[in-house]
Amino acid sequence: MTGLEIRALSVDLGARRALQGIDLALEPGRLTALIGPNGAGKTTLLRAIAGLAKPSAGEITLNGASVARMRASERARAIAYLPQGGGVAWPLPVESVVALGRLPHGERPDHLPAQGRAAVEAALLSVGLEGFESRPATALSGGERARMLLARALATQAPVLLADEPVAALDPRHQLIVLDGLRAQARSGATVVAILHDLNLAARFADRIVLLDQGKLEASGLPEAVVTEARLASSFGIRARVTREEGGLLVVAQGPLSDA
Ligand SMILES: Nc1ncnc2c1ncn2[C@@H]1O[C@H](COP(=O)(O)OP(=O)(O)OP(=O)(O)O)[C@@H](O)[C@H]1O
Repeated sequence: MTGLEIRALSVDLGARRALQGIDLALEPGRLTALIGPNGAGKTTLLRAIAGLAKPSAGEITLNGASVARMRASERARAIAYLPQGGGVAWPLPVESVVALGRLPHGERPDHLPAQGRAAVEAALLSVGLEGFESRPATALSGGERARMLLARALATQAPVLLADEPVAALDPRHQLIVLDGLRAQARSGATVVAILHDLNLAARFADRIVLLDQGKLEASGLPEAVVTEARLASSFGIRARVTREEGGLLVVAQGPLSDA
């Protein structure tokens, strides 16, 4: 089996079971959107795939090899992970921060070989940060910083890219640019998983949608099969209209359900 396979995965965080019995196959070439209400376990699932949260049960494999048993250096080349709301503490130039994404390949950010430089340039371009190369990373707006950190993850050119809310801080134009970039990364053969709270963007850009609810896999499949009015009511506790429009589904949230 190529791609990521998650079998009977459970994760405990302290006394809390954050994920329970997740079975999921994530195929290369696809952008998968991970959706679900706050606290559903989305970040925990990405962290478990990245090897940062230890499974209490079950297994995650990449192309048949256990992620837990990979050497850290091997895992860093195979799986790029963009955490939620990351920051930078030093006024490094944007280009140098993005070049840190080449470290898993043993490439020093200040002495990148041609391949590394090309990866950094492509990453900056795909998040719309060309022209920002020499700006200090600490002198960016929140959305620019979020795009820089995504570029760092993209620069690794890992076969798996995990992004935790990559468009949450972005204006509409840059949301579209970044999601186009993630989809392009998938089209080039990567397995891309992004946590998205905007259901319209998820339904429009993702090839597959995975819905988590209270640590369990509630649904997984094509956007129109997963994003339904019934599921928006049962999992998100909202009354919503879902209609099919040119270019994808249109989700209009109408109000919270009082008994959810
Ligand atoms: N360090 C921790 N110790 C104990 N429980 C935790 C810890 N971190 C998260 N949790 C709990 O685990 C559950 C899953 O959290 P997780 O961050 O994976 O949710 P999420 O779906 O990503 O949520 P959000 O949409 O709010 O980012 C939540 O109930 C959360 O309160």
